Amino acid sequence: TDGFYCCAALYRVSFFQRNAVNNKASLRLMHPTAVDGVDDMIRLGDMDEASVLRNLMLRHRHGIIYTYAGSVLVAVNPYQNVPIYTDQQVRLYHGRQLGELPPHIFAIAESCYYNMKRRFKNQCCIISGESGAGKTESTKLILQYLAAISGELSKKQIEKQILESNPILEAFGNAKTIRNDNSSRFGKYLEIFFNKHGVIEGARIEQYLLEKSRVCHQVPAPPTLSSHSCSR
Ligand SMILES: Nc1ncnc2c1ncn2[C@@H]1O[C@H](COP(=O)(O)OP(=O)(O)OP(=O)(O)O)[C@@H](O)[C@H]1O
Repeated sequence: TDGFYCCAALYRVSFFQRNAVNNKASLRLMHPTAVDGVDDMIRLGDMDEASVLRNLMLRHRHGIIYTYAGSVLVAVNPYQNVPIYTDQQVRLYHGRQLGELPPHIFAIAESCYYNMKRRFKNQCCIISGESGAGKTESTKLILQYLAAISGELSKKQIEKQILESNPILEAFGNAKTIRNDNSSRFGKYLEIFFNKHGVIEGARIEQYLLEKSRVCHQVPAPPTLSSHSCSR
């Protein structure tokens, strides 16, 4: 969140400097939607960087970490446990359309699941962000959701095995960096296979895109003897 506030502040300084020099009259009032905040940024009256950042900041201040931009979900890492991933929440979002309820990662997972079952077409979720943004956690939350709704119909409990494979993979593939205590050191392409009834039948994880900057090495003076640190 420090980075987030910093971005907003920097934008404001450059905006005022540029306008002070060029044209004072071009300053205008903020659109009311940007003042109060909206849960879908498509509805922002001013669709510019300042309004988007302000909207995310306002919501984050109220403890709301998710915001839509159309069918895209923007997540601001809360860096603390938030009580919004319970079984009750899974049941709440199950069977509901995107936008019916407040923005949530479960709504995205539900939308994929629904489209796959209804249209018999493969679905893909792209999760993107800088190191420490919360990509791995978001992936696990989508898995948690799919496992929970598939688990209701499943007899084999494969979804449980998929969830339980995570800590093992992280034990080998994650390391502490300056930006993230549990940073993934390799990209994962995770495929989940469902049968025609929407029950998980299996999964495949492929490692890809091993960036050189993510290759791990011990920094010269690690902060603690027990920690395994990486440069990025
Ligand atoms: N939804 C969330 N709720 C609570 N904490 C979260 C959430 N998302 C992320 N975090 C916190 O942020 C940390 C970093 O998140 P995560 O490991 O998912 O980042 P990442 O984007 O995968 O980073 P990297 O690219 O370095 O692997 C987590 O260990 C967790 O403490």
